Amino acid sequence: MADSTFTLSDLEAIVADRLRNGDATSYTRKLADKGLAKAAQKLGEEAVETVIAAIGGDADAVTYESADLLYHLLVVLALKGVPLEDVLSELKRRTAQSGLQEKAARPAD
Ligand SMILES: N=c1c2ncn([C@@H]3O[C@H](COP(=O)(O)OP(=O)(O)OP(=O)(O)O)[C@@H](O)[C@H]3O)c2ncn1[C@@H]1O[C@H](COP(=O)(O)O)[C@@H](O)[C@H]1O
Repeated sequence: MADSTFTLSDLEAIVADRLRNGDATSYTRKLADKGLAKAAQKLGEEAVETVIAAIGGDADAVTYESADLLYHLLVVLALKGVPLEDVLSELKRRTAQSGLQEKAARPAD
């Protein structure tokens, strides 16, 4: 049964604390010390592992890889100085329209 009292915002706060106060026992601190590019690379690896789990794995594998993915996304957001709240606000803004309407309104590449 999921712990509905634990949110991504709680994990964001833990990550922020480790970035400020983490010592050699902290994976977050060690990853941050390797730089943003390394953290972003790890995020990409976790995304690929989630895709592989989605295609060939069971629900437990998807759950496990998704947890790795979300944690690494929060680390990258923190290193970029982007609050999770900004991402949630963008998602909330998009609820006013369908995904296809949102896609049509995007600026051209
Ligand atoms: N949710 C996570 C979390 N998910 C995944 N990971 C770590 O992410 C790493 C991913 O595994 P990989 O095998 O791909 O990477 P690796 O071989 O360890 O690392 P590289 O050598 O490839 O850089 C593992 O070391 C995991 O432990 C996490 N590390 C930390 N957290 C959370 O962050 C909190 C703070 O952690 P610390 O910073 O370690 O105190 C923890 O209490 C957790 O809540």
